[in-house]
Amino acid sequence: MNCKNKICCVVGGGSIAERKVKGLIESGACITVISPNITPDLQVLADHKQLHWVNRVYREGDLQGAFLVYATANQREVNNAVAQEARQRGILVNVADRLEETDFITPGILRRGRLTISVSTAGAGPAVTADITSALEPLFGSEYEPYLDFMYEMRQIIKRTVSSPRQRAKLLRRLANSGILDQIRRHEFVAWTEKEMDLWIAQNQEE
Ligand SMILES: C[C@@]1(CC(=O)O)C2=NC(=C\c3[nH]c(c(CCC(=O)O)c3CC(=O)O)Cc3[nH]c(c(CC(=O)O)c3CCC(=O)O)/C=C3\N/C(=C\2)[C@@H](CCC(=O)O)[C@]3(C)CC(=O)O)/[C@H]1CCC(=O)O
Ligand SMILES: NC(=O)c1ccc[n+]([C@@H]2O[C@H](COP(=O)([O-])OP(=O)(O)OC[C@H]3O[C@@H](n4cnc5c(N)ncnc54)[C@H](O)[C@@H]3O)[C@@H](O)[C@H]2O)c1
Repeated sequence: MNCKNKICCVVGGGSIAERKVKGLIESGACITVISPNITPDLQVLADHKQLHWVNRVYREGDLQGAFLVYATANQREVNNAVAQEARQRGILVNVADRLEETDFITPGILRRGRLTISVSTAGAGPAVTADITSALEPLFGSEYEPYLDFMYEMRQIIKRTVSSPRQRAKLLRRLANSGILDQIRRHEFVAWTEKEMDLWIAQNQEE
């Protein structure tokens, strides 16, 4: 989901709100927290203008203009009212204390530059989600960041210069199997010049 520059609201300022806000910051959202009190970490983020804190209880109408909302108050009737307003306005809502009323589930996330791996157990076991996300970390290391930057660049050139979809798919498959990732892992990869990129495309197209 692309939350970049979209208004994302969090109702409540406790430990759950803090976790959701930290996830939203990673996604580049514009965050509004509505709560009469917030955790020390959220206060630091508010001081650094990484979120906008509305220092009071939630009121109907607060969700105007929001893309999504997390209802994380510790009172059932408050989360229920937030969910109701969200439904009326067509805003996606995550209800912290009612999985069955939730539009979307917050996954465990592993990021490596352009790579995002999301893990979910559909709410069955958040602790299992956390374990699986941790287990994936060493398998998908920091090498994926330069690797995907390289793949992105090559794909742009291939899309621009190769007109046949079949040829494009063949080239991109071949590129993904050409050992670049291993070269990066062994610190042997030297960034290709544009000329080298063009040459690779020409050579691999002929065959
Ligand atoms: C992935 C992660 C992301 C995040 O929250 O940012 C996440 N929970 C995380 C950790 C975690 N949460 C809990 C424990 C204690 C162990 C346990 O209970 O299992 C641990 C483990 C720990 O702390 O290590 C307790 C808990 N969680 C929920 C409930 C309520 C309920 O089940 O109704 C209760 C019980 C409350 C109670 O009654 O005590 C609900 C949800 N938690 C979700 C996400 C969604 C489902 C994700 C999925 O599909 O698996 C959902 C539905 C909320 C949502 O959609 O937002 C993050 C790991 C980040 C990471 O480290 O990678
Ligand atoms: N989804 C999950 O991952 C998960 C995990 C554990 C617990 N929960 C549930 O999430 C909820 C929040 O948990 P928590 O640990 O963050 O609680 P908490 O007590 O730490 O925080 C609750 C926050 O809600 C605020 N609040 C209360 N009434 C409000 C109102 N009218 N308007 C705005 N804010 C209001 C409080 O001021 C406080 O900041 C609980 O219902 C809990 O059962 C969810």
